[in-house]
Amino acid sequence: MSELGTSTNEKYRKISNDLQHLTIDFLYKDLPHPPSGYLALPPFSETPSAQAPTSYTKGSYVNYAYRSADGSFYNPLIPSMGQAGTPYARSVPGTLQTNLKNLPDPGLIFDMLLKRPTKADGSGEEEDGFTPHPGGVSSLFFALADLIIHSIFNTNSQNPTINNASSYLDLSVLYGSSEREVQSVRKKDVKGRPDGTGRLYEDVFADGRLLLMPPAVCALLVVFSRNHNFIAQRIIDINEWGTYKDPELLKAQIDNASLDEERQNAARALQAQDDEIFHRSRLVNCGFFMKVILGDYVGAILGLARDGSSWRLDPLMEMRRLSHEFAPRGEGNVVSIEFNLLYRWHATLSRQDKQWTEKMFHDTLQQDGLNVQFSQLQPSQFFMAAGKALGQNKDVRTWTFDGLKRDTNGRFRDADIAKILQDSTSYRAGAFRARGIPEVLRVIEILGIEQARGWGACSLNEFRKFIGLKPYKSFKEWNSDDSVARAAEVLYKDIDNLELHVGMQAEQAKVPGPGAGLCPGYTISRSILADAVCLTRGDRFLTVDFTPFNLTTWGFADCQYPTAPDGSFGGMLTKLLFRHFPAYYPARSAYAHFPFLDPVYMEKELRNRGTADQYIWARPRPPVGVQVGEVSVIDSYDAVTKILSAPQDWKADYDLKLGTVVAGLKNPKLPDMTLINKLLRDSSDKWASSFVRETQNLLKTKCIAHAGSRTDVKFVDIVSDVINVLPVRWICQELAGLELGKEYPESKYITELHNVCRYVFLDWDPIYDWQLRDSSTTFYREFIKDVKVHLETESGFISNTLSHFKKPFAERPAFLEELHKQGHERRADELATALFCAVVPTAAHWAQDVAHIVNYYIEAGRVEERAELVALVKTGKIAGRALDLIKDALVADPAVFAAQRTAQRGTSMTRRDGSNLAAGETVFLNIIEANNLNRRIAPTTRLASILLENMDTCYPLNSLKRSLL
Ligand code: HEM
Repeated sequence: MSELGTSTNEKYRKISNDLQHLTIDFLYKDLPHPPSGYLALPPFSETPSAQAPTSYTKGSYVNYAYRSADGSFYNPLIPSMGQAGTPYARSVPGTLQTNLKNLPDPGLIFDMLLKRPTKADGSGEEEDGFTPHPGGVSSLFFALADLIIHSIFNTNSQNPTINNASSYLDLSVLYGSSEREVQSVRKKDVKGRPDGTGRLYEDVFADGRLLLMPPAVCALLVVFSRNHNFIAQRIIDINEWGTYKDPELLKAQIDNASLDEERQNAARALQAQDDEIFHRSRLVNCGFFMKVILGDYVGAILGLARDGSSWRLDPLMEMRRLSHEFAPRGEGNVVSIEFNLLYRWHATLSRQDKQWTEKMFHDTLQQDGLNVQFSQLQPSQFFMAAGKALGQNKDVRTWTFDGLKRDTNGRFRDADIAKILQDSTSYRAGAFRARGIPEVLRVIEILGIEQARGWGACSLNEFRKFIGLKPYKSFKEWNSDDSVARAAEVLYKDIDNLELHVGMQAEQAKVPGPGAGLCPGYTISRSILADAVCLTRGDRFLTVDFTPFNLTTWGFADCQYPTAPDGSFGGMLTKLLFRHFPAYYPARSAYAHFPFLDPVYMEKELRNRGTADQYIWARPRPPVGVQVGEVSVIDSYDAVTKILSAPQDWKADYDLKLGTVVAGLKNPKLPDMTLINKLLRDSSDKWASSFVRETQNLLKTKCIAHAGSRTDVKFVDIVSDVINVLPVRWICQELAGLELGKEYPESKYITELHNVCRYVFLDWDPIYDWQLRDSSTTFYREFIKDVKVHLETESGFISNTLSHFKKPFAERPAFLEELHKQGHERRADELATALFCAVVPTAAHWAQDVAHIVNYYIEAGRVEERAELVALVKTGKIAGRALDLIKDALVADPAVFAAQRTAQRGTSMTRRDGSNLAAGETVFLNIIEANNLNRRIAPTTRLASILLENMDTCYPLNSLKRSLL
């Protein structure tokens, strides 16, 4: 299905889609909806706790869907379905009455069937008894699995029929499962009032159970915690509905109100704003969680990233069955005890996480005065010690893990979190297998076995029948390892007696192959997909309410999979790692692209496929000079000017980027552009008049008349339909002879020019690096293919190269004739590459500059300057005053609003904290801020112009710009 899904043939993709519909419908129907059995009665008599968020003021209610704290009202008609604090569902009635007294002792079961050896004594183990995961899965994968299971399972220790977590992937590990817990993470000001920004406190999360898990689990959760605040900030900044106010203003209104009613209204407005941004941000953040689960996690389960397939199972899609019935979505979910038992993946603990857990258990027990061997530890002793350890500190803002320290704002250091995450990617998880669980978790397994018995869970064979698998006939069929099968037989006598939990965890594991990446036992592997489908498809906030209306337009777009290949084969965690730790996860790092796979394993896989060189496999080195993770921002006018005017000391990476586009990652280099630049300069007068002619042409064809009585008024989208098109036409028609037409319209060129420009000049965000490079390289290849044909045909060589247009070429432009004449000694592809480098990267900047100038002078307050500029341009007097006016506009609103430079040697320039910038350190120059802070300086000498001039010397801001100025 995955191969069909990524085929270029539309027919195959349609077949894949139809098959996917059937599969999802099938998996969704694996479990009854609503569940047919519960461990106890759901509390229908209790009023579910969801309350509508407060409105701003009467009459201006902002209507949006939001997740309740406890998961109530996910199904509005059965509000308690899947609510935290309600009973587990039971999918399979256990009909085989085994007298509990006849069941083997849980400790003995652990020792004979589940315990990981401490030295190699069977197949697959390394010296210390550890069996590495055969599919290369990393420990970080299981950190996410840990977040998933803690989001949906929290068995109440006093009443084990009750699940204290909701049955939804609502990130309750971050936000909490009750209103009290949610309030504990939401940010308040010093007076205890809502923050007004919908933010959480820095780096907090609500579920204390995770503090007893390996540190990567908490570190990964911190990523989602930061992502919430990132989203909230964007939502308030964009202010899509125009309803948000500056929280400080709202607080001042409360403080300054003279009447009680006035104060209450202001307080309500603050609360409502905080609620709305919080809830919308949570929806977006859960959207990310869901995409990471379906993209990275299910992708790893099916081995898709390993196999280089970006096809994904999409259980959320709207679809009809063959009978035309709607396949239901968003109707709610209740997790079952069978899935609780299925997910206890304790065998997968990596070597390093095992050591960490041993130390954590040891310390926790010692704090309680206990010095017991793990093999002797009793459940009651464990509970007592763990309860005390977790109960000590109620304030989530002070929680810490792995000995990390918070700064004065409560934040952990980026370096610390990134280190834990990268360690975890490099740790190979343990294999699923019988006898794979470290002894330190013996007590947990005993609890698990007892728990399953207390729930009256069904047997392994009953569960297999339920999901449509053949029941096992013998122990040997269940696990072909003789010694395991015999031990199980001694303990259970008959295969039908084999308990579900033990049976699933000690079942023979699958081997890696197509569709098999996780490689648990077959029963787990078959059921886990049904669970993923039911959990996501049953959640209305991931399906019917997953809309731009609820998430905001930006938020909805932000949590979508990338539409172009991004090097991660459909993974989304990459985006979060790049976003929150850009200094620690550089572009192309395998640690960012495949965080769930051991890089050593994955490199070998990709070497076999010939694509390994596109990635950086070495573990990222901490960035030079950076103290807390950010790049140093320089925003003083003097410092920015100094840096820009010393390119030998402060290197830009423009050449490297463009060299990569035209010569590849391995050996990026630029061609000799002397001839091209000379020819372009020789014709600069001609270009100026061709731009004027084309502008008039476009205005004539793109303007539409006013539909009413105003016959003197016409409309035109000056940016999209005129300014952006100008460089496209110039490059295609005047210079390169590229066909413009239906199959390759101007709009497509505009996007491609924009992407090249972004990659070469503005590629600061590693999130977009891969896509921009890929798009730029593809465009370059198509560009030179066509230009080369022109140049070669000119020289009498009839090329059989097919261009992407698959149409006859446009007429050969005079420029290429001249290029061929003067450059006949050089190879056609070299000349074509030089032309690409000279005109393509800055074309979008040119258009943006012009758009900014028009935008600046279109404002009502600048009528006089506009008239002056128009008059000067008409007389052809560009130098002097006209140029100053143009620069004024670009100073106020520069297209190149920032730049990055790397110090080539140690400098006397300082960071914000007063320390010196070091050699190799990268700085971010904030042009806009530098100008703002220096209003006294005469506009024309400010940075827009300085940057433009500098770009001319560092890298040609091209003849296009000259043609305008
Ligand atoms: C070092 C790592 C881990 C430790 C220390 C740990 C510890 C625990 C503990 C203390 C319990 C509660 C036992 C009880 O009350 O019956 C538990 C339950 C559980 N564990 Fe683990 N675990 C670890 C890793 C994992 C992983 C990687 C998974 C699977 C992704 C997992 C899945 C579960 C599940 C599903 C439960 C039942 C939860 C419930 O009923 O509330 N655990 N584990």
